[in-house]
Amino acid sequence: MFVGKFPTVVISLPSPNFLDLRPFLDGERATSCFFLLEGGGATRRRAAWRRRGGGGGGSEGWDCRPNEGIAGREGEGVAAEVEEDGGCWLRSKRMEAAAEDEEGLGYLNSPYPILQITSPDKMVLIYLLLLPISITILVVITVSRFLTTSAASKHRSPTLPPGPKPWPIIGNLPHLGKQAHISLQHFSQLYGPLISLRLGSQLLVVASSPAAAAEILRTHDRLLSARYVPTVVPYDTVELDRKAIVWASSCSNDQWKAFRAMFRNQIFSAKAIESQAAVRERKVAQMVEFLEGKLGESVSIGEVVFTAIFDSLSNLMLSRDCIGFESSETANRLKSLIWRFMELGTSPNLADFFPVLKKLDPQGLRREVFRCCNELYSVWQPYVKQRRERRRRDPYGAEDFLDIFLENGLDDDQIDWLSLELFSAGTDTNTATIEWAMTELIRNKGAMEKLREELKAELSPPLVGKSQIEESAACRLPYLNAIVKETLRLHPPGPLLLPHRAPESCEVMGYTVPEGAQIVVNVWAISRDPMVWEDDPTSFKPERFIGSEVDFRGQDFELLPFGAGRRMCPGVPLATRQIPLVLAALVRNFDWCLPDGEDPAEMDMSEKFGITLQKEQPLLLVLNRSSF
Ligand code: HEM
Repeated sequence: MFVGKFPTVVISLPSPNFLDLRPFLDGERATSCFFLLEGGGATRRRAAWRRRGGGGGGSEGWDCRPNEGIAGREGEGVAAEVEEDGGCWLRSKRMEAAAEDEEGLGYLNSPYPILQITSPDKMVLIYLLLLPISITILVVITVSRFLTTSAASKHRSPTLPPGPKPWPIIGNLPHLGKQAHISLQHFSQLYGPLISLRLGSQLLVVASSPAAAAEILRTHDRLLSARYVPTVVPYDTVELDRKAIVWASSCSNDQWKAFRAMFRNQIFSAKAIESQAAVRERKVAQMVEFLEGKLGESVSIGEVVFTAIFDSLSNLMLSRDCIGFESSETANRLKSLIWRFMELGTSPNLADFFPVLKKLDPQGLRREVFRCCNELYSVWQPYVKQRRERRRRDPYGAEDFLDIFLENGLDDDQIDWLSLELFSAGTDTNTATIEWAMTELIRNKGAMEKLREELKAELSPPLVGKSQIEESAACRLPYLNAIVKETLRLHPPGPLLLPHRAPESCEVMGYTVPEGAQIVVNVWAISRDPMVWEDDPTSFKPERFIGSEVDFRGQDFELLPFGAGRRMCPGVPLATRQIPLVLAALVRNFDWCLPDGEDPAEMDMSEKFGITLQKEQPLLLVLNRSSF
């Protein structure tokens, strides 16, 4: 719908009448918005807000023009106020006496059921996104209109989980914003623990409470653990079901089951994990040695840790380093390829929202991923070839993952893709967790001190250039483990897990989840829900896990950084060894502080939403020799 020259989003106002505008206003381009209140006859523009401080200086926030506040019928005095963070209270004078909040304002139950919000700048964003393929869109629009008519009529079905009203054609795409996990949290606060949105012609179902997560990942696990495969993955499902574990489209295929068994029994069995410890300890010792040469300098924690984690994995897989701490042209090329690969995997792709565009690959993302894959395969293909020949001449037991792959009869194609999946699943996740943990420790001096005390009391003193920390000792330390849990609670690397799919229609919490729907669990929202975590859920408090039974191994649905059920992360045994080891080495061997006397309380904690939730501003820290 258009009002004047601006397109309008129409939102049904639920009760209670606190409407969070952040999903609509958080785009940097949104500079103003208008409200219209419909009721008692005519629709009238009533309120305007402008972003403060846009362009130069000034504090960010939203200014309400009071005289234009929403007023219903003359004399009724319905008003609205937008808070700094985009929350909006509707106030009805009629109701003021009935409900008072802490600030003395009562805002419940506006008599007007429909609120319309316009955000013209958001539309500019959408048009910009659509511009490069506008011609294609025009051609396909008729087709997609036809296709979405049926999706839209399905959406109106009363049995679908509730959710914000979709726009024609593009559905709820503009509602997601850059931080989908946060927008979805707001919608779940408005519509309930199981919601649905339409992204183009695709239906997305989101679970946002422990009960809803348990329904998806436990009660309906057999059916709903099928994988929704994004278009950017450059193989069709038949091929993926032959060579993928992460992106295998279904759990009922024998190859996926064989891969899971190989992980459980050979790659990450308790015995295998124990026998791999020396490889990881050696890599961490090299990291400490590298950092010794940087005393007094500022280093990017994420970059150093990424190298340590990647090369630990490449040693476990191929018995060799792939990157190395000292930069070289090959290492830099490899790093940038991996980062590009991850970036492409998370770029919004129109072909996901309008599958009719799949073959066209309008943004060229799938083609670029394919090129990236081939370049990455070429890094390990020579080693695979050599190893095959060596094993043919002289069969021997398994010394690394590659030997296990070959023992299990995997062909070159399977090894290529599986290795790529392992590198991408196991590197970014562990790295992001350690970077967030260090960020929280810098901000929370008390927690850092407690950890240092624990390390001092429980581990032998450090030697220069030697990590000297035993993995088995580090992963038994209670406070260090509480820090890891608390970090994964507040900053789960997979905020929405990986997307699941309904291979057939099924009923969840009394609603219909139709065949083909994409299903995600908003573990980020669950981890911060005050109904679930009563003690100050957004604060970093590792103590909440001391003496607590709550764990992240898929039994406690309030803490699900690794998921649960059939698709639960098989890398848990590795992650729960490696993260404490690296953290212990960083904290015990060095004193850390922010560069240029920056105040930790002022640190930018923004997140960058993607398959893994990264810190938007990389953590830079200055290191000094440890004072203990
Ligand atoms: C902090 C570290 C990690 C976190 C938070 C994490 C989290 C996750 C999540 C949320 C999923 C998807 C679950 C679902 O679909 O419901 C997943 C899947 C997976 N992860 Fe991890 N992961 C981590 C480390 C690792 C490591 C170290 C590896 C191996 C090297 C690994 C290998 C995998 C694989 C292969 C899958 C796909 C499983 C399947 O689809 O059957 N992960 N992980």
